[in-house]
Amino acid sequence: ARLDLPLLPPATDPRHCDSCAALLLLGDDGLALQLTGPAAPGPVAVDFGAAAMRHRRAAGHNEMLGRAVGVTRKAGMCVLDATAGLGRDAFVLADLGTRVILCERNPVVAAMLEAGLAAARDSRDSWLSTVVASMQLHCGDARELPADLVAQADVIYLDPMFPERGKRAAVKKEMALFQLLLDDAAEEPALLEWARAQDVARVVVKRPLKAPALGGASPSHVLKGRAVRFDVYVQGSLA
Ligand SMILES: C[S@@+](CC[C@H](N)C(=O)[O-])C[C@H]1O[C@@H](n2cnc3c(N)ncnc32)[C@H](O)[C@@H]1O
Repeated sequence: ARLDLPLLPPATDPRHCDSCAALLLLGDDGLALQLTGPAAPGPVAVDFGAAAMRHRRAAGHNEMLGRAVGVTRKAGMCVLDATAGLGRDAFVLADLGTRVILCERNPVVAAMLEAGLAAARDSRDSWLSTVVASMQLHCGDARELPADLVAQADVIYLDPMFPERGKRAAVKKEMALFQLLLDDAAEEPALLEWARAQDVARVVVKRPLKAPALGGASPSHVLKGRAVRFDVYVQGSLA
């Protein structure tokens, strides 16, 4: 009702449903989004306790994001993740010790994120509940956030790109779903312009490795990984 979506009978089979392109599944373990059709891949949900999140942490894949944002330089820093999506980068930043304000404008994605945060908050895993305690979600366009909230941020983080490139089944599954929900990519340079006009020490943009800089704006420096890079726009000191 909150999302103003039609409610289908609980037994609706996503493979044999032709009245809509995707189903939002409400189950005991939260919300999941699933494409419909005979060859549709499985559902996607926000699960911060998933093995992939733990692996990413254990394998040290989170360090570059932390360095791009400048996490080690200021204790108790606050990051505004203005394109929160499924919240994975925000969770990583919170796990690295920052307070994170998440903003997501797609109401379905925001609802999934809200459900994932609630599940982690209520989980018996004290690591999960502690990390999500420093994450605060707002639904709406980041450019319309109240000024006093934006003023709390030391850094604005942007990851406007969906889908991430990749051949793994999990990535393909998300690609298919997000192509359906995709926002207007033409607005991305305007989002960077907005972020750079805020009083923050830096703006960090996640980009596909070989893509041009967003809106052609040259970053102060770039950190490159295997599939993605972070363009860092330094505007002040984090100290
Ligand atoms: C690539 S996803 C972010 C993925 C995220 N970094 C993660 O780790 O899951 C981009 C998201 O930004 C959202 N978005 C795009 N422009 C926005 C804006 N102006 N304000 C808030 N959210 C926005 C889109 O709806 C989409 O869900």
